[in-house]
Amino acid sequence: MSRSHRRRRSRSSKGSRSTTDGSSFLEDISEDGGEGPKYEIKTSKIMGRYIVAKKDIKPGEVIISEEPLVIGPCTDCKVQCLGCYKDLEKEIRLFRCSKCGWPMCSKQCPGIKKHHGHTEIECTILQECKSASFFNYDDLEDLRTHFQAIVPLRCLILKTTDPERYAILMDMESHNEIRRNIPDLWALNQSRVVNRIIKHWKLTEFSEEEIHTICGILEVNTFQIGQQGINIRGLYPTSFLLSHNCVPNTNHTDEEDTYELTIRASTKIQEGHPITLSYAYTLQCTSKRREHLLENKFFECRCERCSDQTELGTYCGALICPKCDNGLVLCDNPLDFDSTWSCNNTAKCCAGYSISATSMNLLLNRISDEVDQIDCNDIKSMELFLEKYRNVLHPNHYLCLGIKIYLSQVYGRISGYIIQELDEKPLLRKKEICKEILSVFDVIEPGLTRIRGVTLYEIHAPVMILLTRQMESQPISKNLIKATLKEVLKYLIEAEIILSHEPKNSVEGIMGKAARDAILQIKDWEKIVGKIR
Ligand SMILES: C[S@@+](CC[C@H](N)C(=O)[O-])C[C@H]1O[C@@H](n2cnc3c(N)ncnc32)[C@H](O)[C@@H]1O
Repeated sequence: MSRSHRRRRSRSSKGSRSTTDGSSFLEDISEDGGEGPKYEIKTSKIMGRYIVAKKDIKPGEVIISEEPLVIGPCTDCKVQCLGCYKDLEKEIRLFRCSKCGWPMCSKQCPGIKKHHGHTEIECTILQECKSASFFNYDDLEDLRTHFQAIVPLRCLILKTTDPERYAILMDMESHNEIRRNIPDLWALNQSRVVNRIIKHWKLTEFSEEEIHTICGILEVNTFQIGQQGINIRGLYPTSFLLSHNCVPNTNHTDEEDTYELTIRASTKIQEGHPITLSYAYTLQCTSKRREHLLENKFFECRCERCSDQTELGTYCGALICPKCDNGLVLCDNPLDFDSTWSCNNTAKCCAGYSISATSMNLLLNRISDEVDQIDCNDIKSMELFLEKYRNVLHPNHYLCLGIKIYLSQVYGRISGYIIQELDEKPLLRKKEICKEILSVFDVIEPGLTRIRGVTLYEIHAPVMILLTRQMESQPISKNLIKATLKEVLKYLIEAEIILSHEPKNSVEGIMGKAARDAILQIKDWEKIVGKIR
């Protein structure tokens, strides 16, 4: 299953677009012309520093490409190699670094003594403080918590090894004043990071305040990165300045070996406009995104999408009114976490129908638990879910949307549903679902975004198969063939452009290559039907 719908970062394939035969179908996207930054830094009372476009930026243009200041295990990390970050929890025998004793993948780990891996100085510090003596290999949960202090330690190491980078890092927002007043959060950092570094490892040259500040900086500013099953976090010297928007105008990828982060425009960004990304999962409803932002990034989002009851006409959070035929239950004031939800039907039959924020949350959590129980390879269960909630959730409701994204990808791909073996009905269903979700992405994930690229690739297959079946069963006009091929080509070209920026070996990168091959095959059809474009 592709993870494309998740907010994640992937490796850039900058410059990977081929110019070999057949690529005449592919339009060019200009990249950094080397004229210096395309952005400038501004400051606002509400957002602090943020960046705006210095001139008009085209979709697909690279805005920032940079190496990390520091990378390493996430706060919810598993036991992983300190050099290459491979998950080690399924290893039967753990290899350990001969010097510091921390788990590693092997003696040959490519990350040993590497800048973004297990450096010599880190190894010496971890050895000298006998940090491995605190491991309890019988308690996996406890073992994981040791890894949570690694990135803070790496930040602290920079203080002596690279004061310039340390200064950049310490200049980032930590939201200490807010975080200090969240007792559970502060206490967790105190026990898992501060006490570990100062009390257990006895690295007393660092103050508690300094370490708490670093914890905050990491919470507020890190990017979740990693390829091929690796899940880590990284701090970047400029990209952290991008402000949040629930309809972002950029997307980003990260390089597999260097962890270089590339920020690209997904839509046109006009001169003077903020360059934004989403710190939350865009395919969730307003209340869930805002809750996430408040709890994890410590601000209340008031963007255009959050302020609009209808979520820009997508109705991603709307329920179907249980009391009337054509009403939708919408949040009365989406910027108020405690707001009631009411039917938008002004007809008398529904006047006064409303439910509280608490009831709405309980309902969403209950249905969400149900979604979590569904196997994302089980087409029948997913279709049953959509049928069960047809009269409860708007078809674009984020819980339906999640299911539809899975369906758009598994129809045609899993045993019993292989694309060539599908009847007309499931083929049409795959096409219909792709169209439905694309119309939502047009609004909330617009432009050259990964999920659009994947879905455009997915939709081409049923359209193409339906066409060839039709041609085999009955005579069909050249014009109809041409029109259908043109439609398929349109999907594939956009999919290829988007997915060519993805890591070559990722699911999306491989899909991008398949889109390119399919474009070339369609070119062959021109011999039969004449020029398509
Ligand atoms: C990654 S930092 C961005 C850089 C930060 N503004 C600075 O000056 O260092 C994230 C923080 O910026 C602020 N921020 C970003 N986008 C925002 C938005 N749309 N509304 C309000 N605050 C925002 C919040 O304080 C958030 O915790």
